[in-house]
Amino acid sequence: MFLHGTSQVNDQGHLQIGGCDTSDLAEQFGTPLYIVDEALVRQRCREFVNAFSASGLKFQVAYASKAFCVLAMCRIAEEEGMSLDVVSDGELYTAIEAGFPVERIHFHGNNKSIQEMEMAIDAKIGCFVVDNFIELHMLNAVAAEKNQKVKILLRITPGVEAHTHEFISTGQTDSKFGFDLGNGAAFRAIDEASKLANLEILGIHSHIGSNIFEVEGFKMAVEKMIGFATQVRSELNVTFKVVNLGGGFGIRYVEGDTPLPVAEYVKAITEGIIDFFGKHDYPIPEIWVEPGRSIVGDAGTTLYTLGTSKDIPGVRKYVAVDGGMTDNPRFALYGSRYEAVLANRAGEATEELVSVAGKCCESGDMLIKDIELPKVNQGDLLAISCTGAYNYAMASNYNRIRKPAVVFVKDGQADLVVKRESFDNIIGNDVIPARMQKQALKA
Ligand SMILES: Cc1ncc(COP(=O)(O)O)c(C=O)c1O
Ligand SMILES: N[C@@H](CCCC[NH3+])C(=O)O
Repeated sequence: MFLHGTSQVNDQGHLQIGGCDTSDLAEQFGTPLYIVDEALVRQRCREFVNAFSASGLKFQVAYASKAFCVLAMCRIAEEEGMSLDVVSDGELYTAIEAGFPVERIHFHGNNKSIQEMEMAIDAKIGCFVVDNFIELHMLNAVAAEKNQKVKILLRITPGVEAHTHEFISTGQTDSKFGFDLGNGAAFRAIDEASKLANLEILGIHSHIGSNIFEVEGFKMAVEKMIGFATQVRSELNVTFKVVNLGGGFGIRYVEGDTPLPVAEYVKAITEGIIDFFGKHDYPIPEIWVEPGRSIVGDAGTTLYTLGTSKDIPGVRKYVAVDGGMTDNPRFALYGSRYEAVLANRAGEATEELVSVAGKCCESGDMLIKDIELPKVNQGDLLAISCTGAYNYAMASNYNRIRKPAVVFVKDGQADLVVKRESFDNIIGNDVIPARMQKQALKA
């Protein structure tokens, strides 16, 4: 397994992350366990902030909290000078409870409710990213009722096809998100928004997809956004102060993945902007981005205990872990690939080809198809790397499995940031109607 960040194999042949022996972590916190390499998260934040600082442009790097949204992560984002992208009242609530500076919160989503709008306006967040015409008018009405002027970006669908999995591609015309550039909806949206008294247009937003390994898509999006900005200025007399290019920067999950260094993604974006706006009489807007996966993805490792196995001669050997699609649904959803190592025998040579299954009642509940490991034993620890983004965030309670705990590790210290769910959490919201209560037996 590729060793990300502070991961290394220690003298006992155990995988160690953030100076903590994973065997000790398993003993202390149990498995499955999400382990987050805090130093690597902070390093990724800094790579973005430093790359933008070097460009000389005004910028905001908004951590896309959907990737992994818990109180402690919001604290790190704040400490590292990031802004925050939230998509629901739950993410907004988490950010507020973490004490995240509200003026740096951006509210996304293609179906925000009135209650969510009210909550965000009352909290005085920085801006909304408006997704469609219904929302545009709803937001104006809610803001008017509260006698507020609300800052907005308009999400534009630029018609750029990102090279990534179909389910996480969002820049193409056939998308549920945003105002389409090609059919004139984006132009009409700016026109309408500019006439709404309780909205202030800051600028435009685009997000072409997720886990992208090249810069061409971003460059094309920049080009389209700039072309649109100039058209809007000349025809509608609206000048954008902000251009937000979303997230989507890829990471290395498995050998063969070829993400670019953060600085190269940023350079592709900022160079295009500087080049164009420098040549035209247009005040250079602030550039915002929204990385999620590239901030937390490779900093996460999930630690499991191996249980049963099933060898089907000539077909496949299944080894089952004490978690599965409930803590990581990405194989089931996208066929995502992962690397893994036996954490308690990380120095040993590989000996057998196995497939890692979860414990859910579902054939598709797999984590890895075909991986070489040492001869596995029941009770061994399996560490799957690169599970920091969209794992805990998309975890479920299917089969009433409790969600694992999350620990942050750094400099030999492990801090619990999310407790393992309890049985009380599992039945906590259940109600037995009075008519179903057990009757006392009649004498
Ligand atoms: C609008 C928006 N911004 C940011 C992100 C974060 O993307 P990623 O985690 O790929 O950086 C997403 C998710 O793809 C998104 O939809
Ligand atoms: N959940 C997806 C990414 C979605 C990005 C959000 N727009 C994944 O795990 O890859």
